[in-house]
Amino acid sequence: MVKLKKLSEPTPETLGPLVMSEMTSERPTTSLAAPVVGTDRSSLSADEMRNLRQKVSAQGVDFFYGSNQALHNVSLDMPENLVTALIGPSGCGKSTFLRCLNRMNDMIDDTIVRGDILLDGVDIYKSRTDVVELRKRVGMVFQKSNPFPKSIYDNIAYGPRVAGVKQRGVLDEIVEKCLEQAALWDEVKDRLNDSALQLSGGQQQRLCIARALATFPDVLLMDEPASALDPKSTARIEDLIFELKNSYTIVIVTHNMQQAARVSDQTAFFYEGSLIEVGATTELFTRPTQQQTEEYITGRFG
Ligand SMILES: Nc1ncnc2c1ncn2[C@@H]1O[C@H](COP(=O)(O)OP(=O)(O)OP(=O)(O)O)[C@@H](O)[C@H]1O
Repeated sequence: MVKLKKLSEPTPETLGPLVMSEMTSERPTTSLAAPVVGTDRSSLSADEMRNLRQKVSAQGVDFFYGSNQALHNVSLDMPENLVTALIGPSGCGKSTFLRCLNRMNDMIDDTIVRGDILLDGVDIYKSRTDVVELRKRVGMVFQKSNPFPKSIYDNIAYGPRVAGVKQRGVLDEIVEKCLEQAALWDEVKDRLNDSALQLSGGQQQRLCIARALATFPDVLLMDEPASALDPKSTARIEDLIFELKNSYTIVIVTHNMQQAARVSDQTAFFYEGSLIEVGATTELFTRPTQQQTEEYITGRFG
């Protein structure tokens, strides 16, 4: 069983004055057991992060829905085995950018992407890219959990089966490992043949994370994975992200700045389709360099 770390309550000192303003405001918080910002590695400075291996690197990315340009010249490196949070007001292009990272936007008609997105140094928009393979390596978890109307077991086994795994023993092992990694095994191990739709919302979301893990991705993209969940389930997902980054590179879109502060190592602030500022999460939330970032994280707009 994957052991979840016991995390201590944040203090104004650990979260910094800007996040503190949110902590003390009327806005609801979403987590019961809020982890302190960062881990050993997330105390890295932006300079130190730049020296890490960059798992994904976006370089000069423009994106158009028809004639509407949703991303303007976005360049962002996402270091391996760290969590990058994308924040910014509604409509600023966070989800569009996230979906560029595994070419999910290809499914939308009349779109154009320009620039380079490198995964392990290879441009994923090169014509020879196998998009199905790419999406196995760069898995995605959506805002609303979307389990298949199948058993818990079959949800997890689906990807491996499509990839040709047939032996029951191997599938059993994958199902157990992925459910353990998603911190769900103990809750479902005696009911693997029950429908996934019988699980609670929070359990369904962890099932979807487990399903994404079953294709052995390197990168996990999460689009507001906890926004539809109650505070307790949100806390579990946040704990899980904290654990998963030991093995995966994670990019998460969130509207919740406390959540970004709790789970991420690096934060990127988007505004009107442009990347305004990126930095180590602790630095960006305490010492933003751009006025728009400061205004956003102090709640003056958005
Ligand atoms: N499928 C689509 N077709 C056309 N335009 C789209 C589509 N999806 C997003 N857009 C537009 O692209 C821009 C960026 O949207 P996007 O969803 O990426 O922003 P966001 O920051 O993720 O917003 P939110 O926080 O509200 O989810 C918006 O102007 C939006 O209307």
